[in-house]
Amino acid sequence: MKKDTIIIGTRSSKLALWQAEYVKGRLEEEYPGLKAELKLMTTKGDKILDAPLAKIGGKGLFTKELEAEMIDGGIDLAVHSLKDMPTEVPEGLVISAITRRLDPGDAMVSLRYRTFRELPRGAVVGTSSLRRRAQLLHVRPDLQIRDLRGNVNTRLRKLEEESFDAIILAVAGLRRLGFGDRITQILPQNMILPAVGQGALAIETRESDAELRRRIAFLNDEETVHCAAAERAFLARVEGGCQVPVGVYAAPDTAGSLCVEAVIASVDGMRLYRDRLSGPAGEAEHLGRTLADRLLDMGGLSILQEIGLLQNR
Ligand SMILES: NCc1[nH]cc(CCC(=O)O)c1CC(=O)O
Repeated sequence: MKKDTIIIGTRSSKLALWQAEYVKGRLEEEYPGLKAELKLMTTKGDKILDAPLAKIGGKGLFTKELEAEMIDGGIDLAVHSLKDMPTEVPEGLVISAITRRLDPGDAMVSLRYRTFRELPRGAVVGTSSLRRRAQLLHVRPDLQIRDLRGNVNTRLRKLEEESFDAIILAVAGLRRLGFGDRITQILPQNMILPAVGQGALAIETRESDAELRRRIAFLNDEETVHCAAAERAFLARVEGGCQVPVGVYAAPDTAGSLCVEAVIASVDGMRLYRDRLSGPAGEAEHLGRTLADRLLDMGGLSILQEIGLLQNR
């Protein structure tokens, strides 16, 4: 029996709403007669706005409440930024589709300077992400990195109000919200690697909902699915979430091959281990795991252990 109304759970930030509306639009276009309704929800990550994410800790800050509601039957699917999803999905739920990723990278937005290189000594740069902090400090230890929480709109407002010299945000979020013209510079990948899954959307459903899973399969982008598999396998191995400074980016290189690049860094950027690995796309997860092991061996493991000790104090 086919249900003709699908309830989509989403957070209520402008970016989350854009993403949920996007999925709703594609579903209704694909299945005329089908209706999708949005159910707006609040997660722990939306409520705690004064503390840096890395200090709140815990996994699934932006996903847990939606997942509980889906298990209860209050929503049929949830739309998430893939990068907000922990590597382990709760029992009974599954990522049923991953959409095409267009913009994996990070951008600098500044009202005063035209490029990252142009930032003067001691410039104040806003980001709450340890991954961004560590990689930027590695190349520019003189920078003062200050916390910058809140959704994309809030962060752009704070750029002006709190006189940051520059702030760093995901390109994808800025473009989706129509702020592409605010981007001062897309930061080069050889300087900063993105978060796992950055730029892709994940659509989560109940594992048992075979009919719905079949219906949304068309949203999958095969290339992005492979890249995400490699990146998430990497993350699962280093067990980090957004609490530790790790970055990883997989992309197709030559025919049939996938190139995975990753980094593990200390929070102050002093130590940074980065490497890359290529292989068949069909072995995406193996590539991600192998690269993780290599970086852990190079010195990444001791960094993660130190951070773990600090967090448990
Ligand atoms: N951390 C919040 C978050 N989660 C997903 C995105 C951007 C969109 C995406 O990566 O798909 C953002 C904003 C940002 O990091 O600037």
